[in-house]
Amino acid sequence: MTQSLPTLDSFRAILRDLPDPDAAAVQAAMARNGQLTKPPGALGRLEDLAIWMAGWQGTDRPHVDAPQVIVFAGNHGVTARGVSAFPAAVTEQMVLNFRAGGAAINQLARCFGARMDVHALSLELPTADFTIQPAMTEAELLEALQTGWDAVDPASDLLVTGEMGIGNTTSAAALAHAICGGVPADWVGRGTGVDDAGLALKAQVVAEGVALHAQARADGIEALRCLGGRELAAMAGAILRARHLRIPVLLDGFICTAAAASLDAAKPGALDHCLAAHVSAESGHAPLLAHLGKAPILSLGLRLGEGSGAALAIGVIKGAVACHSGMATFAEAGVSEG
Ligand SMILES: O=C(O)c1ccc[n+]([C@@H]2O[C@H](COP(=O)([O-])O)[C@@H](O)[C@H]2O)c1
Ligand SMILES: Cc1cc2nc[nH]c2cc1C
Repeated sequence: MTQSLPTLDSFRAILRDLPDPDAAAVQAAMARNGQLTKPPGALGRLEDLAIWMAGWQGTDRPHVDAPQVIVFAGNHGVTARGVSAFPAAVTEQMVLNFRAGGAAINQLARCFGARMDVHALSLELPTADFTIQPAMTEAELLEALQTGWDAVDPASDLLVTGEMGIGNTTSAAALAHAICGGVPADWVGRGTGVDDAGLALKAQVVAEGVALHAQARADGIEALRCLGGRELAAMAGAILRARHLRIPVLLDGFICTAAAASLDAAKPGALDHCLAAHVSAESGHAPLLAHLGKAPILSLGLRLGEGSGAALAIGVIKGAVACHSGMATFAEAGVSEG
């Protein structure tokens, strides 16, 4: 049975009391890593990734047998300002495509053996335009956080949170600006492909929204409510649930990372169980990852969302744990150590 989040305070209380990785498992995995049949360090970052997985899974033989991809979809009132190259109707159309198996994420999840779930969050009820009022009420935020919380399969051993939401790069840029500072131009990008005028409009919209909700800058959860969206809140709920269950998480692109950053802002260290799967071509993503102190695993110029970059990185993590958990030691293989 999943825990219910009756109030935002209960969500904040969970955020204050987070489990840490298993230090003994990290030590054991480091010792094992030093005995495997390879020159020390020859598997590069794969070695660090496997040891990191060992800590969160509490074993010196980490595994990826049951990865889960969850795609959350939401609609955004701020699309009325003309901030996307595509109409808002595409959010629901893509949800149908996800359910029919026709999107990129369907192919990638299948490629890497992941279960995939799709949650559409009140698509008929877009969030409010955040340049006029908070995007969500407290009740709406809570409902979206709970959807994300409940969506995580406790039996999964690696989680990808992805999203679909026309207009959500503007919402994510506003959230990133509120949390990290700088100027709007640092955080807005071309999203689905807006031109220069569209980019300038996005910066203006972000400036208006962050000025209107200036009080939210001091509180990541309030920033998520005022500037985020339902799919961003659901990703935050899922990421926190994964931490509660000590399931490692692969963060996807700019929108996913902005949602995650709201947890980090509310509780530094809240994303210790998360890896940056890739750096998106959306221009705000690299500085946002730098703010979080996370080095991306992949850099492929993706700017799709849906969890696509993170799904690809499942393959890298699978490779890392396969080597770590399956290789012979020097003693077992009778190979001379240097
Ligand atoms: O993941 C990313 O970094 C990313 C970068 C640009 C666009 N997207 C996707 O494109 C949509 C948002 O773009 P836009 O232009 O409507 O704000 C949304 O469905 C995202 O999944 C995603
Ligand atoms: C077609 C399309 C697919 C997407 N997938 C994620 N965001 C998207 C935005 C568009 C426009």
